[in-house]
Amino acid sequence: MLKTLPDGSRRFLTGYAAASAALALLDVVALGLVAALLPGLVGGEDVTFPVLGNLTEQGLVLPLLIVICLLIVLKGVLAVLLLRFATKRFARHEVAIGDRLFAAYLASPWEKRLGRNSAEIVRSVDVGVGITVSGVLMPAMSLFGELGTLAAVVVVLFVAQPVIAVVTMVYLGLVALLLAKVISPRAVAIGRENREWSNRTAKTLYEALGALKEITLADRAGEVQEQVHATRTRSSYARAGAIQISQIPRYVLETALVIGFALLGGVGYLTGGPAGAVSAVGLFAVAGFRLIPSLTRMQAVQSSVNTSGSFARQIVQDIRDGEAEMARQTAERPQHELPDRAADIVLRDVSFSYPDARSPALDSVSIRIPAGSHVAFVGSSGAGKSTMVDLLLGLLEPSHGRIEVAGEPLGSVLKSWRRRIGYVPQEVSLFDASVAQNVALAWDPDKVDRERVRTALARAQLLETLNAREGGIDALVGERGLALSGGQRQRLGIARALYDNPRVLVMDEATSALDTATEAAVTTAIGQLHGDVTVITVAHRLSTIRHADVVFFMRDGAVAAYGTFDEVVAEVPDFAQQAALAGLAGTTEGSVQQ
Ligand SMILES: Nc1ncnc2c1ncn2[C@@H]1O[C@H](COP(=O)(O)OP(=O)(O)OP(=O)(O)O)[C@@H](O)[C@H]1O
Repeated sequence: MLKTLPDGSRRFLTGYAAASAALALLDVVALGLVAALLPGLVGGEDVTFPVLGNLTEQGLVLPLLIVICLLIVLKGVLAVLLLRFATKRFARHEVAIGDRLFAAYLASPWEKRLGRNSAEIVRSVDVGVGITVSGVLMPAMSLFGELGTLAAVVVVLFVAQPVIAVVTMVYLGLVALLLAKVISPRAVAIGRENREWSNRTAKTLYEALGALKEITLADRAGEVQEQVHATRTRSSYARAGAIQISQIPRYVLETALVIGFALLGGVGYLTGGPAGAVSAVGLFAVAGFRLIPSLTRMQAVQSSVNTSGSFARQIVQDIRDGEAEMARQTAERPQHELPDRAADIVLRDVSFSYPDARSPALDSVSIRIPAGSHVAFVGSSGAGKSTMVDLLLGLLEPSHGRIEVAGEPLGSVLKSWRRRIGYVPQEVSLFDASVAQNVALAWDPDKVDRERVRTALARAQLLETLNAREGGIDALVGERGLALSGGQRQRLGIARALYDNPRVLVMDEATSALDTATEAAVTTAIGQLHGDVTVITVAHRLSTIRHADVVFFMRDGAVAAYGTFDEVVAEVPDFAQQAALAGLAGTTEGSVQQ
């Protein structure tokens, strides 16, 4: 995990560990001195210290007691200051890990992102990172303070009574080993269960909220509740188990302390008679007073690390994978800039298979999309149109063959290529902000160029409608754009794609929710881009692509025919039938009958 932290963190963590250990040491020294002074104070005996000599005679007992008290106060103040400083630094670590994780997700290849559930990613980046820092990093670092205490007590014990010290250490070591063997595996399992079921709960909630309308109408609210109840029950029980397991060591150690009295008393008796028994028990009591809480906290740290480790491991792995991928991309492909005009796109023998798919989604496609032209991909559902679009967008990489833009392999101009693309997906995703922010895809309102927003909205035939609404382009669109109609959302998506003056406009079923008149107006506005912008359309509604320069008809992942609309109609009976059903001219009777 240390490798995922910002520069200088190791220095901070080492310093923090050393400071915690030093404070613990200070604590033990102060308490040790009190213990040494007490018999003299209580029994009225002279207090003698090595080097210092007889303190009572020198009148140093009271000043020393005051110094010790001041030391204890100083330790408390320093501990609070250290805590304050450290928690702020840990918060910075949390932010840094979250940033790197999110960047890693954003950089990971599209196929990998398709395989991950968004709810899981949201939980990892937010809750998971928090748990990683507060459940693993912070507790693990507090371990050094405990180790400091442990070391100090052990030294004192060894100096005072070596035999008793050895027996104490062996005995407490065995207790700790027992706890580690019994408790730790259980804590790890509980941690994994907690992560898995809380992720599932989040996923079910996201999915249920997304389909709330259908769920209400289909009267499935009860079923959803049951589902959420079932997953929540598992995660709540796992969390309860985690609390329980973190408390058990305390009781075990307390019991061990009592048994330890008997054991050490016995050993003391055997080695030094009744006086030996008393002093052994006394020593064990003093040591236990510091050791047991310290061991309990160490055990709690171990429990916390075990239960939260599952999140941490996943996060560190995701960061490593994402960053390795980023490094691979940069190393393998030095990026070139594309010229600022539309360029030919050429596919050479391109095939693509989704992971674990039995047959390829695209199979040996070789086509040319001329610069500034309007091309359309048509074909039945599942023919491979959206896969083709994702390959053209550079989101997917061909499993075989290559894609070239302006004569360069797509991989080596990818950054520049993506900046030149305007993309309108089948489902436009809007965020809960103003129309203008959604068009500019800007979370910060100051970064919105309002003039460009207006121009883009006008081309997408939405400006007039918006101007007639309260708030105009500053009106909020609501969660997921629910304050807009389906057609308005689509037009907003088109405006978003046009906002950056793209050189390539890719529209995947982008006008399916528009009425005929609006669709015609949008098509005309986009037609005006002809020559400057390459327009790539995927459409089931054939009126949209009636005037495309080239229509590619896809079937089973291959381009079965291409040419103008009328040429494809003449060549492909299925397509001719669809055109006839859509009432489009150019359909030949013969081909329909075939
Ligand atoms: N993420 C994925 N994982 C596995 N297979 C996929 C994935 N996405 C699509 N496919 C499969 O790849 C094939 C092509 O799908 P694609 O979405 O490209 O078709 P399409 O022509 O765009 O269909 P539609 O018109 O219904 O949107 C289909 O058989 C589909 O099941």
